[in-house]
Amino acid sequence: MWERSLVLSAPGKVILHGEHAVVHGKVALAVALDLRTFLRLRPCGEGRVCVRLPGVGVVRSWDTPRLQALRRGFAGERWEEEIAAHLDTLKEFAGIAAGASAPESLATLAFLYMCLAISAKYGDVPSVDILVWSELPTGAGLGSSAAYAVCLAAALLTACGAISCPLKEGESTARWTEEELTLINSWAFQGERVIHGNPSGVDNAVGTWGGALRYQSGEITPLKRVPMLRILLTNTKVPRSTKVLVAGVKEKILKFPAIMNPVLDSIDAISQECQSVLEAMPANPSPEYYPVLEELFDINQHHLNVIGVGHPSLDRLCRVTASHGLHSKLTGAGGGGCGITLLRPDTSPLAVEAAKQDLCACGFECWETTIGAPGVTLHHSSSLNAEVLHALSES
Ligand SMILES: Nc1ncnc2c1ncn2[C@@H]1O[C@H](COP(=O)(O)OP(=O)(O)O)[C@@H](O)[C@H]1O
Ligand SMILES: C[C@@](O)(CCOP(=O)(O)O)CC(=O)O
Ligand SMILES: [Mg+2]
Repeated sequence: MWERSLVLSAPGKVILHGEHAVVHGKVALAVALDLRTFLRLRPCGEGRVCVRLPGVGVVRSWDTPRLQALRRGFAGERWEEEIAAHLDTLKEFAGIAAGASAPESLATLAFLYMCLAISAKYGDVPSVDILVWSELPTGAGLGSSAAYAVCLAAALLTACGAISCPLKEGESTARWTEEELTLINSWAFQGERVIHGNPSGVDNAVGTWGGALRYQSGEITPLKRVPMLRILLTNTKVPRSTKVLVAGVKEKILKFPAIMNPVLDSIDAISQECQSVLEAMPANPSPEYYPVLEELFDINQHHLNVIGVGHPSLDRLCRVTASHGLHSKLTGAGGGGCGITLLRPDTSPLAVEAAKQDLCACGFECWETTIGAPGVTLHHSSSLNAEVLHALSES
């Protein structure tokens, strides 16, 4: 019987460069965002697993004996290889239509898949009640799917005893060991596979480790030195699905390999150039470093349009910020969602305010953000702000 209550969280992310190209083995640079997804786990009446996902309107619960029977129906331990077949069975079990791709369907499937696959490997997940609440907009390019998957992986692995619960009496926050983080990351990747189809793994890596990192084909390298970057984040509020956009890029590459592959190579070179510039910058950089970073944003934004993940709302975002002398690009999967605008250390508060006003007049939402937040973290309730406490105390 699970007796403790615990709260944990994982950050969203911003991809500076390399979105989509990273799915095809190129380099991406990504940083953790100061917006997080929170998960509360607490004991539940004997024999049930309950899950509440207010962000996507899901309230479900299942008898643990039914979940165990379902798990036993899946032969062997080849969960990773058999994901497509298992998902069909899980859809039937949860009453989700075959082709469903609505947020609530994907979130429920990711939960069931991770819960059963983790139980199959490490022992039953006990009777628990799980509530997930997020500060991140869903489906906007800020890695809400990965933050969700990282939180689920950490909570389920802790509940079934595969990893420790490192929060000690008197501590306000705690993190897991490197080895445990590696396990959390690998299971979060499986959750991302359910939601994205073919994820690169960069988002779950940032959600797990936090900070700023370079990611290529599963290799995660923390950036040596990252200056204080000021970034304006703008949400166009145009909905889109990462799964659909990633599939569209693949189709384009297959259709026009000789045209698209050089574009991906160029995006790779942009990420590498940006990494060199960032690592050469002092902690509080002077404005002279910025023209190169700005130009890299502009070039990459054009490339992302070429590979088919732009959107008129994102073009508008870039035009509006350009009229204030600022440079922007989409971030994440594109097709709507969010864009990032680089602010120089000497960009005046008045100029930022004027740009924000024009962006809001387009119906967009924007805010200045700090980057490099910590990765997946366990919390004592004393470390949570009033809004999070309120959201987690609901129902
Ligand atoms: N707070 C949340 N609770 C439950 N599911 C979530 C939550 N946030 C994201 N998701 C899942 O992630 C999906 C969005 O992922 P995606 O299209 O990759 O966009 P992004 O990761 O950029 O936000 C949603 O459809 C939903 O299934
Ligand atoms: C487009 C991609 O590079 C990032 C997707 O990020 P998001 O789901 O839009 O936050 C896909 C991936 O790396 O798995
Ligand atoms: Mg995502």
